[in-house]
Amino acid sequence: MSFSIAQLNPLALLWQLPLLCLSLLLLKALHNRYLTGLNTYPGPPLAGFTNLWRLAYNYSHRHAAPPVLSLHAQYGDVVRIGPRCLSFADPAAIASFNKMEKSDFYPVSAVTGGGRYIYTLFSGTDVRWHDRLRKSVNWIFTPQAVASYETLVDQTLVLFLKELGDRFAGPRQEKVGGTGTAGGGGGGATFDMSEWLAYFAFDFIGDLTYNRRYGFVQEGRDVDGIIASLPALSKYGAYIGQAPILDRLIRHNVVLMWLERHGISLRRAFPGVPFTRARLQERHEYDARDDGQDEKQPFRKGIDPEDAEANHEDLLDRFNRSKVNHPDIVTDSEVQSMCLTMLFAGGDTTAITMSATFYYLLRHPRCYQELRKELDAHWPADDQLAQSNYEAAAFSTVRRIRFSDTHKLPYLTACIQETFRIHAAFSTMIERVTPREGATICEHFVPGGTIVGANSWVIHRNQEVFGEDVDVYRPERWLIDDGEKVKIMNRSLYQFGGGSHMCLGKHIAYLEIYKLVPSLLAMYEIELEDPKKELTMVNGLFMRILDLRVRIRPRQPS
Ligand code: HEM
Repeated sequence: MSFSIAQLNPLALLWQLPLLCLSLLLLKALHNRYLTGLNTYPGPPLAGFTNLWRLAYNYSHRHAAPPVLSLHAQYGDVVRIGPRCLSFADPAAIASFNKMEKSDFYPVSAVTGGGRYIYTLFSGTDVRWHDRLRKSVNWIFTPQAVASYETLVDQTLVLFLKELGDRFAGPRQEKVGGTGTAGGGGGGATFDMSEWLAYFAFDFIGDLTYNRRYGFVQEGRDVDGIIASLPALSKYGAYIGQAPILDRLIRHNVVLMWLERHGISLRRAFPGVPFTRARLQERHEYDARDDGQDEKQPFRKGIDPEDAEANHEDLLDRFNRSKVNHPDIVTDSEVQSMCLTMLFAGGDTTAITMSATFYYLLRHPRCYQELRKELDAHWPADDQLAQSNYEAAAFSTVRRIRFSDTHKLPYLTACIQETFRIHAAFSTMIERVTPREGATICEHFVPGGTIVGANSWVIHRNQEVFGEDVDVYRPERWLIDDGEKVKIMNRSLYQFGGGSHMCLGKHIAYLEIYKLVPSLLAMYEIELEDPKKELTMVNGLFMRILDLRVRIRPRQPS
């Protein structure tokens, strides 16, 4: 039988094309399900066919604890949650992940500028680039370096405590901001503490990075909508990251990116990028200015010009110093990337942890009182009560409560560890990929190219490690005499990730938390507006806390 091109009917082809595509997709789904070497692993039946299943499953459960918790309850320690994706529940698996490379989940979170990816330590997957950059900036994040940032925390903290007092606890009620409501005389106004803790965390990171706060605390609002723009970014990264191929059609769409490279932008830039670029330009101009001095002063002096401690380099100065010392790896592009990382990684995470700390303390009055007892024994409240106004009281409180003392307090530490355990801010699976030859993880062989990982919400609820009451907030579990057990619990905490990608800013987070929590408790009585209300959470990359409405009053003499 002879055949010629002329015999092809274009109309017939047109309706056959979708059929062909559908058949190919079906074949791909069947291949995914049965030919990727993961058939022996249990999991929801649809998960093996397509990554769209885990996208939809996670998204539809975004207002509750990560749904992978119930999958592990149903299917056991290792669950297949995608065609080539396994979730592990055993903390012993973590050590294996630490040696592996990141998955395609990460670049989905990269922001763009001028139609190009701006990779960060978090979103980049080039191992060599990551390792060299991380080594070049590591000195800025060591515990010793971070201890020297305490005066900066102090400055933002004084402002924060004062603003809370003036707006919500004291007689000066006309300046209510955020979602606060003015209270009656003598204080007692309610406000959203999660919102204000975010103002604090982001302002501190701004100050630390650029010697310039964003102005959130001072103005009592999200200036330029920078904070509000972040959840959309992290939601996108978390959910589209489950099926990264979609990213090429959406945010990192080649056509849109090409148009942007040619000056045509059809979408609004993430406001953090222009803000960061403005700060870099400002600093470049400042550094280039010849002010006739032998030694250039830091960009902005501290609040007190006589205070030598406060007059120090900010992170931008330090990133620029890394650029001079490691010109082969740190260029202007890496400096920009590091500044942006501080904003993405350093604000929400710490704010969420502090919100969770207060939520659980306030829901457990016994723990709240126990902590207050420990703090009062070290720093009697009377000193700050003697001050005439909130600013003076905040100044005296923050100056007395030193980081070098707070992180040694056992009950405070137990409360913070318990918060990390029960409400890890990073609430998505930390994904890695097995090497080509495959890997054995907790005695399970996993073929090469498989995404493996664990969600800290699952790891932190392992009953063998943390005890049977893993769903209960109980700081005392960290205060037992069995040192070996506590060591294992500490080793199993996964809130900062692990290995070469372990959170770079964890000492900064500790500094903020160990300063803010005791200082706030020293100055104010805090209570939940509705003590019975459950926590409002929204999951993206981070398990955000919303609408944590509290009432504060100045501490009374004990
Ligand atoms: C309680 C607060 C914080 C938590 C729970 C947290 C959690 C995490 C986690 C889980 C990762 C690893 C993600 C992965 O491997 O997939 C990470 C990475 C990172 N974090 Fe944090 N973080 C916190 C605070 C901060 C702060 C304050 C900063 C900076 C000022 C920061 C900077 C970074 C950076 C740069 C990375 C990427 C590290 C790398 O890949 O080399 N984080 N964080």
